[in-house]
Amino acid sequence: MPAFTALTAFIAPDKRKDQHFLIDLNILKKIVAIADIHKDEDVLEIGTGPGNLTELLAQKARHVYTIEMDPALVALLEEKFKGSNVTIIKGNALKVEFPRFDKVVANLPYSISSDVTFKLLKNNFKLGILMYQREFAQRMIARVGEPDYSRLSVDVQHFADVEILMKVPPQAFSPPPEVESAVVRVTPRPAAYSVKDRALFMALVTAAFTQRRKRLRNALVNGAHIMGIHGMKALVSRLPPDLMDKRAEEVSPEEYAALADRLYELTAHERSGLSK
Ligand SMILES: C[S@@+](CC[C@H](N)C(=O)[O-])C[C@H]1O[C@@H](n2cnc3c(N)ncnc32)[C@H](O)[C@@H]1O
Repeated sequence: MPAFTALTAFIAPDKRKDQHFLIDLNILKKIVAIADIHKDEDVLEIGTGPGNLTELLAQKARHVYTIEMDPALVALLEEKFKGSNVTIIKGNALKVEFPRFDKVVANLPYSISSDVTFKLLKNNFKLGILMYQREFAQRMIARVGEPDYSRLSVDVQHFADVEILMKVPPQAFSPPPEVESAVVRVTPRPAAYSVKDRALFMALVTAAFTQRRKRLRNALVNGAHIMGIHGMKALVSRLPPDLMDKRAEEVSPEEYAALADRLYELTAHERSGLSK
């Protein structure tokens, strides 16, 4: 019997805390194998739970840093991993400072999927093997024109290559979640297209998808506050009309990047009082 089942037996998972523990040993092993961890690599885990995944990661990695918010779990984990190559970081993954890490491997708390992914992507790391709710994973990987193409697709794909590696059924967890899950490989890389102002680019994408059924011309005027731009009505007439006729889901990441750069130039001129 694997050691982790012993600890799982002590713990009553609390669904309100996103506690769905992965108990299928085959899937746990597959996740660790895919992560291809070497002895000179440090691994970050988010949401330790009973330490089932942690234990397998620790066998491969130089060091495992694992973040857990539930104090009752932390007390058990500190005992379990005493004197090992595992450091338990107590706290909310959205608030604590991440240590330096080479790879991140986690069965994420789904309620923080989006925020924690963007927090991760601000770090410099080689690879992420991350479990998400299946629908969320599909939005991460969707391409322009596909039904799941969304703000998340554009933003995540700006920072990384993303790929669904396997679907995971609810029965692999205890207690089973109501949703299917999927393991995603996240490989950070420089963006395929450059942007002059990343914050403006992301705000533009948010504004567009906030009103995804509207043509961009209207979505951008209505969402001008998201970008912090005044006089948007006049500005949209100076943006490419073919793009302004499209809806958010029809615009590719490269086109958003070009639009954001154009807006940056137009607003920079206005700010400095120069006219074109
Ligand atoms: C889906 S469980 C995964 C547990 C374990 N790694 C596994 O694979 O079975 C998510 C874990 O994250 C913890 N958690 C939830 N929200 C968190 C947060 N904001 N920061 C850190 N841990 C969190 C929960 O207490 C739970 O133990």
